[in-house]
Amino acid sequence: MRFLRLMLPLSKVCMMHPEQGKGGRRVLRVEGGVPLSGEVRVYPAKNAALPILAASLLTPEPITLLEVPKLRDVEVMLELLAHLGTRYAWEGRALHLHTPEIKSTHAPFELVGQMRASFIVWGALLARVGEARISLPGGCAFGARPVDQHVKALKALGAEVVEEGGEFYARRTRPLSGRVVFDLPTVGGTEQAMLAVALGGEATLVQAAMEPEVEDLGRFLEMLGVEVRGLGGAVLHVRGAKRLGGGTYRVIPDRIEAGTYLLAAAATRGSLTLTEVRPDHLDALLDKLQSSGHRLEVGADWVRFTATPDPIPFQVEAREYPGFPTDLQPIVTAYLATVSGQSAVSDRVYPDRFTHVGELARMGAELYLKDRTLLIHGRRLHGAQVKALDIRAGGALVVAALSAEGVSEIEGVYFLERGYEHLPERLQALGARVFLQESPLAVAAD
Ligand SMILES: CC(=O)N[C@H]1[C@@H](OP(=O)(O)OP(=O)(O)OC[C@H]2O[C@@H](n3ccc(=O)[nH]c3=O)[C@H](O)[C@@H]2O)O[C@H](CO)[C@@H](O)[C@@H]1O
Ligand SMILES: C=C(OP(=O)(O)O)C(=O)O
Repeated sequence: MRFLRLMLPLSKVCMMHPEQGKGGRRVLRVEGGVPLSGEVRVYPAKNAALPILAASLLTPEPITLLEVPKLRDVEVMLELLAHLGTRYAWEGRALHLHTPEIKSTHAPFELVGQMRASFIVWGALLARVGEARISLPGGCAFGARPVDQHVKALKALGAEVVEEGGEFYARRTRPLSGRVVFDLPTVGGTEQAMLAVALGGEATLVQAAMEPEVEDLGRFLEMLGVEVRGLGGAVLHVRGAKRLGGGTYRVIPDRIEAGTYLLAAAATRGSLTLTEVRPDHLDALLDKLQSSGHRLEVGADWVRFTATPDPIPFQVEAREYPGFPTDLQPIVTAYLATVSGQSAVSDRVYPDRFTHVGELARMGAELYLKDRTLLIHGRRLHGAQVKALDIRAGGALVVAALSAEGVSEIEGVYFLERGYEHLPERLQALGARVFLQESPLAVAAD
């Protein structure tokens, strides 16, 4: 089979972000070829923390979240919560939140347009004050990301929903209740419905998403006083309480961050110990790494990885949990691009999530997209100037650049900062030569 260097249209990019349109640029300079070695403590999950932050709107009582990731997405969510009436304060890595009353029922485009997860405040506001207006969400654009299931759920629960001028308005005249049968498992849609009924409502959610982040939101709601049955399964029963309490909660470790570091160690043929991780949330990836010939030892909250120098290629299809996560699909693609032989990658959740492919090709990756399956012919990559077009495409480019021969410069640092806390420092601690550079002059002078 002939493999082509593939370029994808640049139209598949995330929405406007703060670095666009500015004179300077920041790049991540990666001097590749150093096998990673050392230990990484996995930080709390962005995609669990964000819906839990939205859920904090449900209660007038104080909440403390122990260990919240310090990421751009968290900052944006906090800005949105502050706009809606939340007072918050950091104490180290812990976050104190208090929303005695809702000050605005409007979640505007400027904030909701920056990321997908902010859309969940819609359900929380609707539960707490009976009405809410929200802009259509932004977030990474790697194919269609409709919100029809969110709307379907709120309507099935008895809300009146109107779409007007890029915004949705919803209101209710009684606590929302009912049965929602999702057309497909949706993480955000499931979370939206859970929040919408949390105050005095009740729902049965059929074909609910089973992702660990949904389960974590359920556990947090339980702490507030909501009854949730079926967590981790495809049918959830949620029974709200008339008034919710507060409390202190610890968010689960980030399985996508953990997976990114493991794949970086695999791509550089290094070794790595992950601590404070949930290995059971990583089953699909650990199984693939093992089938690729790498050595894995797994404890209750740690994983020890040692790469084989000569890994075996494999096929992978991203699916809903407990399948292989779509958020690791770009990153496993980067790893497989370094493994001799033929691999194949497809994504059932986001079948067109391939913004990383054209950029990986700049590093010499041989990739061929056929019928929405990416065929990969692995080889040693070389350094190049590349651009991250979404969070995990950024993760993929970092993994590829770490393994490549020579120097890479990765643009789109903003996306990496949305999803990876202290990335350059943490990679440096593993022996990698990774530097954040603030301007083109700094690059030229180097
Ligand atoms: C902040 C956050 O947690 N983001 C994650 C969340 O996104 P998000 O919650 O947006 O993803 P969903 O689980 O909702 O999407 C899954 C699939 O359902 C489709 N869909 C979704 C909603 C809807 O109303 N209609 C519809 O058709 C989507 O296009 C996609 O094909 O789960 C995705 C799938 O694991 C991850 O890639 C994202 O990183
Ligand atoms: C795609 C992601 O985030 P969002 O859903 O906010 O775009 C992600 O975390 O990889």
